[in-house]
Amino acid sequence: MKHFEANFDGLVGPTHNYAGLSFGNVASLNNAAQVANPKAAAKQGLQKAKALADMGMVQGMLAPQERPDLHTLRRIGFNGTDKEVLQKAAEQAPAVLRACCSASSMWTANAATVSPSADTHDGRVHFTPANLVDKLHRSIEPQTTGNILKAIFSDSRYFVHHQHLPEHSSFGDEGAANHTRLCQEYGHAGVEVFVYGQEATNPQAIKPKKFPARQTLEASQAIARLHRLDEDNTVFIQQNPEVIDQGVFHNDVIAVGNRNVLFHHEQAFVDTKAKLAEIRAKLEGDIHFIEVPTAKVSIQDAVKSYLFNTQLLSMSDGKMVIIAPTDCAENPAVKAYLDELLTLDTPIQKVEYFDVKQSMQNGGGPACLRLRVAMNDAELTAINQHVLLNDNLFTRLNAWVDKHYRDRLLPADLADPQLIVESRTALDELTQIMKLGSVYQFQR
Ligand SMILES: NCCC[C@H](NC(=O)CCC(=O)O)C(=O)O
Repeated sequence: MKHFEANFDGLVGPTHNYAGLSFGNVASLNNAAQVANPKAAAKQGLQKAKALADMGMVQGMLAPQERPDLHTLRRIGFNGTDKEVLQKAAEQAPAVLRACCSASSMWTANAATVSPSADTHDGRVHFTPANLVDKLHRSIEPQTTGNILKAIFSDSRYFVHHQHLPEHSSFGDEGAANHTRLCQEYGHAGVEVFVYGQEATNPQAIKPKKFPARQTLEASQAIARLHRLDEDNTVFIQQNPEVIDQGVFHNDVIAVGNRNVLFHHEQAFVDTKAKLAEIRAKLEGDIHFIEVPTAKVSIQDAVKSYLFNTQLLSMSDGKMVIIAPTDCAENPAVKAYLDELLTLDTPIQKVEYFDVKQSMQNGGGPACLRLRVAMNDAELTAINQHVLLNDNLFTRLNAWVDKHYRDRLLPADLADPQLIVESRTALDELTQIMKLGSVYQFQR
């Protein structure tokens, strides 16, 4: 039986825009109200995904969500026709309207936490959509995320879907962005590392002072229970609150792991020494901790370049490649570090740069754009094959983007009733291309 890691990238939706919605995410705030290019954003994402498929990786795509989210606007009292709902929301609650229009589901690292079958007691792959309660615009994602995941991973012999955690700040859950699985081989039992920002129910525990800690320990523990993991294969680490206050809003902005490598910044965690020792004790065999010192890459450079929001992938020869945003090549300290890294004796032997600037400007790098699902042959065969990226799907999706997407969008355009029509027409067609059935409210 073959085992591998598949990446499922979020297709950028037709309403991609810069609304400055994410307090604590430096790029989102700095680029608020800039002109966005949804067409270019979707194409940049597709290019990156296709390049990985061409490298021999198993690569899938996840459909975007229905935006503007009129269902939520109606739920909070805006009524009438679609056009009237939009108009009233634009007049009376413009910030809420902006939240209901975000294409943020593109960052599928926040879609769910996934535990592969090799780690779970019942030998099935477990999924829990993230509730994303810290941000209004993201808190409206989990239901549809669950629908989309169920439409792809539908075979209950292999896949288990849990409901998202209770929608309260004590259970703030940001999905795979705060979860890394380390293992020797994808098909062997691994250690699942959960990184949380704060312990919500303990007022004495340390937490950031300025920006929110989106992930709680309570949420991480709940996911581990639901996924039927146990103490021997889980490690819970607190993210350093000082770096959260400098813009590291998810752990995947400061650390990334693959197989037996954890690539992280010196300041990423609290109690680093003890926690890395715990990982070493729980994961049998070799393990490489590649720690980047502040003297070489400052937190500010890490946040700006997204050095750690990179994908760390195993190539067919067993060596690893870093999939980095071009922003890393443009940052002198980070570029120098990466050049040096390739000369060192570590499993990382290659760096490839991709332009994902449309996403980066909202604080999402290559790693944010993908959800990892380690699988074996039988599991892969059991999923909906129409979401797997090959030449044919790539061509069809690019043509679909060309047909339906705008190349210019400002927050002020979000009240345009034509945008709903365009968006629904596009998504309806997409569900046919990807054979997803009726996953959206407007189709039900
Ligand atoms: N994993 C990367 C997530 C980035 C995402 N940005 C945003 O939602 C910005 C949207 C805006 O400001 O328009 C977030 O902060 O959750």
